Amino acid sequence: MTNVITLVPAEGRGLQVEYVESSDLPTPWATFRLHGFVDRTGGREHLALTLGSVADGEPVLARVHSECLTGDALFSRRCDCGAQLEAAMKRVAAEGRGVIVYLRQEGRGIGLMNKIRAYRLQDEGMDTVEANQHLGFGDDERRYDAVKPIFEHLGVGAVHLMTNNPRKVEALEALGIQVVTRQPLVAGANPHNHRYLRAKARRLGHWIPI
Ligand SMILES: Nc1nc2c(ncn2[C@@H]2O[C@H](COP(=O)(O)OP(=O)(O)OP(=O)(O)O)[C@@H](O)[C@H]2O)c(=O)[nH]1
Ligand SMILES: [Zn+2]
Repeated sequence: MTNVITLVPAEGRGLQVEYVESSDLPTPWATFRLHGFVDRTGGREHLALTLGSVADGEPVLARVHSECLTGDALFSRRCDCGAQLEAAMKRVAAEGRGVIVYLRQEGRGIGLMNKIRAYRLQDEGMDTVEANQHLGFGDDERRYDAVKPIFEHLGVGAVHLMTNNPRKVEALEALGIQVVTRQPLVAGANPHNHRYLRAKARRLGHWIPI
């Protein structure tokens, strides 16, 4: 029987995130706990991986990762996502304690098919921001609202956040999540993603030394 608990964030913006179930998830670096959530407002299925006692009131090493099927699962070298995910999981494993939220907002929120369209435009010379705009999207369509009820369910309050993205830090703080420190997460630079990383630094303000 599915154990469904509805989690409604304190701000109550109509967001309905349901906790579904947890299990073990052995990986090359540690055996995490895998937690499943469904955002009933958009139908998206989000995941969280935890290791150790994340509900003990102390700040938790955390990664809020946005889905990138091509980078996370298909080894794409167009971006740095897969390498960042692996680096984050290794750091949590080394620390013995932490949380990784895996948000299903592919392609900076525009979806997988539109990301392929954006890639095609980048093959023809546009940068990642121009491509999104050409397709009629904002440069970043992501939302982080689901993180708040997921963290509340897991007992996570304050975090040491692994990211290079200033907008992500701002968005989580606006939700009432205390970002105690920002931990740089620079991984996976290669000749194929040099232009992309430079565009992220210059056009989206990411703290990437490039
Ligand atoms: N639209 C679009 N999305 C992309 C592109 N390349 C990667 N993505 C998506 O961008 C998201 C990851 O965002 P990034 O900007 O790489 O990193 P971030 O999560 O904002 O920042 P970090 O926390 O530092 O990793 C994932 O959802 C990817 O699928 C692209 O060229 N176009
Ligand atoms: Zn990616």
